[in-house]
Amino acid sequence: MQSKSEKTTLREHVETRTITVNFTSVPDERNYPIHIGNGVLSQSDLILSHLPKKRVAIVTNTIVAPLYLEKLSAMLEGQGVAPVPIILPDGEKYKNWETLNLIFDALLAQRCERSTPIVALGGGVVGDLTGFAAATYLRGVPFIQIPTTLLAQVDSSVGGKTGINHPLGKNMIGAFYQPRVVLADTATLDTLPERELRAGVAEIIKYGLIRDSIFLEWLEVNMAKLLARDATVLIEAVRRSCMHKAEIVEADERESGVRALLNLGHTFGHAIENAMGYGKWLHGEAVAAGTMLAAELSQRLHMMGKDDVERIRKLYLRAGLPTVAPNLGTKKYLHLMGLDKKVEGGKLRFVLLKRIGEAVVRSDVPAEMLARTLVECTHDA
Ligand SMILES: NC(=O)c1ccc[n+]([C@@H]2O[C@H](COP(=O)([O-])OP(=O)(O)OC[C@H]3O[C@@H](n4cnc5c(N)ncnc54)[C@H](O)[C@@H]3O)[C@@H](O)[C@H]2O)c1
Ligand SMILES: O=C(O)C(=O)C[C@@H](O)[C@H](O)[C@H](O)COP(=O)(O)O
Ligand SMILES: [Zn+2]
Repeated sequence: MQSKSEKTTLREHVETRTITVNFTSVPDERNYPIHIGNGVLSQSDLILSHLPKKRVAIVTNTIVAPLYLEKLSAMLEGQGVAPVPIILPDGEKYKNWETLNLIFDALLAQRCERSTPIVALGGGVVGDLTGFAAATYLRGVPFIQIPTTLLAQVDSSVGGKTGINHPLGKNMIGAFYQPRVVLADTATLDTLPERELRAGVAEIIKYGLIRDSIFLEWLEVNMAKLLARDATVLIEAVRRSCMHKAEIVEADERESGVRALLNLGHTFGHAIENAMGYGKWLHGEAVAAGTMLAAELSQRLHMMGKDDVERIRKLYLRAGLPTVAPNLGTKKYLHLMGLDKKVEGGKLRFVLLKRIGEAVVRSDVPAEMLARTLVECTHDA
């Protein structure tokens, strides 16, 4: 399936899929390309056309730096661009104010200017932190995403949600700030730990569940190849995910409507991540277990049949993802979910499934049904 404004090109022998996020129908600096392919990181023109200046800050972390920083820096230096590396500690527990300040400290110490672009080289944590730094440093500097995890390639690098966690809740402080370009080199996934790959699959499954039942069937057929990192299957999974994300973000950049569907499983998932301690459950794992709770609720509300709930569970199990959320206690779940950004007038709003391939937002889940589901469909933490 190739729709939207999408191109396949052969550049320096690398087959590249390019999807464009179009906020306007005329060429505009807010519209941006997502280049996907095995080896796109070596395509200097893809990044240099967005780097008119002579210096670029590269934010990465202690795990990704030894893997890809030198390669990126050498490529830039070869084209006369001086890299300014900023290396952060690794992990979800560092997605906070203190780490954000490390970025500002380095940008200021290095005299980075308003025109100095900032590149995020890493997973979703580096991307979210760097995007927020780019949105706020000198009131906004150009920002480039080079996602190196599956989750970041299929989700977090696209759409401009940036931010940090607060001890009381996930992603509580942030900004909508779009990148100028996204470069998703699927070759970087070769070094990704197995558990992180599986966590990324959770966000891919999400697109199938909320808007593309054919994609879900495709995932059922191709799951083994995806987990085996088959190059063609990986590229197709990233391409199709980015196509969905781009379409949704174009329609509703600031989440006043349809974008909320991308939050399937997240109301529960964010509560799990927070309660268990940031980083103990990976984001994708919490989303998978949270989506099972959303599916159970959908079934109890007679929106979806039991067979579909089990079909979803089976796919997560095949992906090696958790399907049962921890029992935090109903009180704690309700307290943590009360901080969800979808809450309106103090009322919880859940993304639920009408069927596989169609999601809706519901604010009328009866309190007793929610409480019962949180007890019956969780296990001891
Ligand atoms: N902004 C958004 O729209 C959005 C969407 C989804 C998730 N998120 C956020 O993204 C974060 C999760 O992102 P993630 O799953 O990428 O986690 P992550 O950024 O923590 O990366 C996972 C691990 O893989 C390492 N790593 C990264 N690239 C690697 C590579 N190529 N080889 C080996 N190791 C590598 C990282 O250093 C880290 O240890 C969460 O904070 C979540 O809230 C944001
Ligand atoms: O892009 C979006 O919109 C999403 O909701 C994507 C989610 O996968 C992602 O985890 C996002 O960061 C959650 O946002 P939040 O607003 O619920 O914090
Ligand atoms: Zn997510």
